[in-house]
Amino acid sequence: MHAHDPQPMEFGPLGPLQGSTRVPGDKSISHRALMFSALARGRSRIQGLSGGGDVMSTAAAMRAMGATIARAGDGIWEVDGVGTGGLLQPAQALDMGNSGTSTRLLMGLVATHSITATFIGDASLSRRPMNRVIEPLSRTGAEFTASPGGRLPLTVRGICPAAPISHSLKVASAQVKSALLLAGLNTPGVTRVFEPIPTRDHSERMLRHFGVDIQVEERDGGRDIALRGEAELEAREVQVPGDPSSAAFLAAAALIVPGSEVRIEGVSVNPLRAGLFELLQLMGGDIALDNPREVDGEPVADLHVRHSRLRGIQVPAHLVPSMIDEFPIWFVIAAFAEGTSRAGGLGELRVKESDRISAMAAGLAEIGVRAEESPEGLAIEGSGGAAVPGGGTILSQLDHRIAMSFAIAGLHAQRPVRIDDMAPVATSFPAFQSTIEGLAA
Ligand SMILES: O=C(O)C1=C[C@@H](OP(=O)(O)O)[C@@H](O)[C@H](O)C1
Ligand SMILES: C=C(OP(=O)(O)O)C(=O)O
Repeated sequence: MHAHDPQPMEFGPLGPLQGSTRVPGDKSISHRALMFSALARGRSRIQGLSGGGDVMSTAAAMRAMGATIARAGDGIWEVDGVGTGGLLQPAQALDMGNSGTSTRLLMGLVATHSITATFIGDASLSRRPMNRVIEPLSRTGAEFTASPGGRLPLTVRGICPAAPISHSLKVASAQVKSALLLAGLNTPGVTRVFEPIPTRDHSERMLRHFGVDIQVEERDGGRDIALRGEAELEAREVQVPGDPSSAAFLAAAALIVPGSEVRIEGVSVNPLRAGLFELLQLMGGDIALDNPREVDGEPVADLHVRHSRLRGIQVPAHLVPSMIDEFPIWFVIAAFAEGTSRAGGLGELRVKESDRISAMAAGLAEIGVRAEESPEGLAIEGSGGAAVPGGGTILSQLDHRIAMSFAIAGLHAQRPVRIDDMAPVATSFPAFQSTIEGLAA
């Protein structure tokens, strides 16, 4: 059902990258903007929504459950919500495509409505673990029937009224946290989540923007979150900032291609998302966060990045959660630094769209970069700024971030790097190639 024609493509040097550009709306914030406005009463207006495939999977699911979602212009969407408790029984299985965030957050929403929904997805999503949400959500009284190993396809039989739950996260995961908070919206009483390690807090910030009573307190280095249920969300205007996880690829290109200087405007620099930029500064990268401001409760800045001599580094453990999706492109950046770079504590990377540790180790070997894989990490030997050998073919494995990371490596390689399939890039950054070409022109 999800088979697509592979789009093989070669990436070689294009010369220095120069000029200003923008990136798509933040994917995490876009999912939440659609879900919360679809749940609010009245008409919300979203500006800067990501047009990527993952966010469109969320839009299709919210429509299938009763919301009206219409595109009113470039990146502008209008959503008529159903009101908390008002989700309708979907007529067919909800197709989540490649999107883990859509799946796990919507499982939380469905769990506390009187509806039953089946979730399906592509081959990558169908390998990803869902027990991390099934187990805590089962305590609401909802029932789950999953494929072996807690995988898709799976069916959620929601319950209303549900029981409020109190849960301490076992893995640092904003998706699990958000699934439980979303389940709490249509539940009497207070839903509580404790996260020992803080993760991206877009759900908390945006629920507050939609008028929900949500309290966050710091405790023992983590966060206690309490959400008052039977919440009425009020329709809102939401402006979605640029996606730092997409900007990361352009920043990487500017850092490694000699002579480059690039500005990326209006990027989210939420401290729980901006770990990569801090790490690159520690490595000697010339990255400035200009014109800092706040947009609808989210910190935003313009990134100014220049080609830099980078020093290898051991990634400080406290930065890992705030750059969890940026490790594939960071491994590529490390391949151009001086000396060896190392990162550990990355077990979660093995359960993303691909096993990102082994996919990156295999790809780096393919382009002539020495890298050593360990159960939870990777060590990369850098070229000291010289072009890497390149050549070879990278298997993108239905993982947009693997495809984009090696495309960037090709921009400073002795021989072009071939990617077997660039189609997955459309899940988060459909204009990736044209944006790079625009900066090189
Ligand atoms: O909540 C979110 O929007 C996301 C949380 C992270 O996943 P985990 O919760 O599995 O760490 C991240 O990798 C994903 O791309 C988006
Ligand atoms: C892990 C990612 O997304 P998701 O979990 O939503 O599939 C990602 O975009 O890197």
